Amino acid sequence: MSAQDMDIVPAACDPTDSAPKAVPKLELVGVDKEFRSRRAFTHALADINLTISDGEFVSVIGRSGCGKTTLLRMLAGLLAPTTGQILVEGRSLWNGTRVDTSVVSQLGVVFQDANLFPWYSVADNIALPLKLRGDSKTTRRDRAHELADLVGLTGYEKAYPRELSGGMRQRVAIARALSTHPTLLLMDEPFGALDALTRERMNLELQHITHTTGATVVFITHDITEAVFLGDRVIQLTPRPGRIADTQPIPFPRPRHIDLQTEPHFGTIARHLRHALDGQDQP
Ligand SMILES: Nc1ncnc2c1ncn2[C@@H]1O[C@H](COP(=O)(O)OP(=O)(O)OP(=O)(O)O)[C@@H](O)[C@H]1O
Repeated sequence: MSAQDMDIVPAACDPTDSAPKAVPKLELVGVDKEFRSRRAFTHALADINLTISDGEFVSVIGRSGCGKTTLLRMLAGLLAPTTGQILVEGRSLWNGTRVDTSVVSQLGVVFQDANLFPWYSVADNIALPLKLRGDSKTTRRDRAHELADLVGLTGYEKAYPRELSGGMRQRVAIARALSTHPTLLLMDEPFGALDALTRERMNLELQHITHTTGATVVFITHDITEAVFLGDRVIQLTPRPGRIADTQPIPFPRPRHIDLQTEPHFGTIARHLRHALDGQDQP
């Protein structure tokens, strides 16, 4: 049966049915997040249960304010869940409000803003995490060159962020996130500020990078086309408090060419997800 012949898996499908017996790369069990202050209470996320296999690329979509960034910040060790467990290869990321730094060291994080240091060159920005952990100058230089090559920035190692385009700056941010050989890459709207053509190109680059590194990816985006093009699965969150509303497997083989986006089956899946999001408007 070709990918074209396969039906869209209905919203109620259980992604864990076919999960391998090995310890999952990432597991969220009953994760809940509340923000409380004297003036306000916000229930951001409710009962998130999710199992992600090694090497899987999971896109997360949902309405503005549904808790996507909160989810990513919890996975990145920046924000403690109120209740529930986050396990990376079976090891708990959080112990109450304390994060296990040895688990965090397996993670690479990329945000919408590249957050580069303007006074550091491309190579120095890429190698900054290695400098912070005390790696030698030679190790840093070699790794920076290797990663500049991987993200298509060979020849720009000595350039400064002000001399780069937005897409190039995001490539540096991705390279920096990969510098410590993370096995889990967390990305929050990394291409959200880029123009459509650059974004398309970055989608192809990211596919190449994840294929080369074998990293598992959690990718947050507002863009349904991007979510489907990149993902092995698309997770859709409900409006606040964010819960998992729909899990959509994406059946297309890799490597995926950009022309895939114009194929009818791709359009059908993207439309299904868009209608599901639109349906959230209804009372
Ligand atoms: N530190 C915080 N303190 C209090 N409330 C917060 C905090 N961080 C997020 N929130 C609230 O939690 C909810 C979810 O926010 P979050 O930024 O995770 O949503 P999002 O889905 O990423 O939104 P967007 O798509 O617009 O970026 C929002 O109501 C937000 O106001």
